[in-house]
Amino acid sequence: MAEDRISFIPRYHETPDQAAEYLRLALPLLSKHRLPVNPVNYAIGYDYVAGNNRPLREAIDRLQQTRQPLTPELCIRFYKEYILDEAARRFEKVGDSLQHLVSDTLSEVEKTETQASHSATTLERQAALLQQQEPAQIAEILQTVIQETRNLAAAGSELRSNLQATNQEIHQLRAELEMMKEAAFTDALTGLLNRRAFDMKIQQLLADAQVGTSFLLLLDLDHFKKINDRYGHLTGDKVLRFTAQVIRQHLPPDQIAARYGGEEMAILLYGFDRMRALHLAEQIRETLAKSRLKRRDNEEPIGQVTLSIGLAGLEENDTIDSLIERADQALYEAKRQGRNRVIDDRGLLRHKST
Ligand SMILES: Nc1nc2c(ncn2[C@@H]2O[C@H](COP(=O)(O)OP(=O)(O)OP(=O)(O)O)[C@@H](O)[C@H]2O)c(=O)[nH]1
Repeated sequence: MAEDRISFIPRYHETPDQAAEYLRLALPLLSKHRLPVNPVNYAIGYDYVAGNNRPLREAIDRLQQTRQPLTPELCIRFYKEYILDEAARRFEKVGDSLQHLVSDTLSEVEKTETQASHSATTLERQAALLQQQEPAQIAEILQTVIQETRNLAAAGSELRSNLQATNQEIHQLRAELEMMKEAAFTDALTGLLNRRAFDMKIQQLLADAQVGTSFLLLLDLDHFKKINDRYGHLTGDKVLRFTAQVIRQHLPPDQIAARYGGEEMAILLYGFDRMRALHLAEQIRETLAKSRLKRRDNEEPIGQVTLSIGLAGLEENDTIDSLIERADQALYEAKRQGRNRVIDDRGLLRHKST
């Protein structure tokens, strides 16, 4: 599988009609430059005609002005620079905003400190005067003292309301950061963790090495190519989403499921014993095999959809590669023995029952 290099998913908010209009406009642009309509080139054409990606639009306009062709290589470069990296820049902007907020808050606090020290000096001076004055002038001095105290109170309440506003902004920025973090680690199609997150989690699994109680399951849809070929890619996507839902439905809290590759998913289990891990795999396999899915477009039933599952238990001295290798071998064995079954790395077999 190609390395998962997308840190953030580009966001589109167009209505279906708008998107259809951009499609109509983007295709002539691609054909003018003799570009094949693949996802990367289409994303470039789409963003160009939608007009809301200014740097990309300017880069393409510059090319057109100098009559240079928009080549597939340039499209890949622009895609990375103006679409993918733009998402990463959004992330940086959030960091910058936070920094501004903190420095604005600090200068508010400094302003109030200056006001407080000015007030303290004034009050001290008035206190000294009080000792020397006649009773008649005392009222006047007290007025000054009262005014200064009011100034101080006003500065305090201004600081408080500014800090409240800052606090709200920080909350909002934190929520945005959380959303971005989630998007960076989530597979957009299935909602499971993506490969990047899986790679981190499996490293943790090994670091916390719980031999005998940690397991890796690799789950691969059977004959998925046929489903795509017969019912179309969108129905294939629906099957992937449904499979992820079945996995989530059976997965106890705190256990990890990820989309490992195209039609392959992975589960990491902590604190399990082998029989329980096998039982879980079997439940997932059986639920999917018993489900009756329908086509996405006309609700016509699809034939039985099944999964093969390979399970490996963490062993002493395992590396990530050796653990994956054993789960992969078990998966291969499940496919070899006829699919729709669970095989583990000790050869325990749960036979297909549906
Ligand atoms: N719809 C859809 N299909 C995908 C996606 N990712 C990978 N695929 C398809 O998954 C299929 C995998 O096919 P193969 O690796 O030949 O395996 P298979 O047909 O499932 O056969 P076995 O694994 O041997 O049972 C290919 O047709 C891919 O195009 C995706 O995100 N959506």
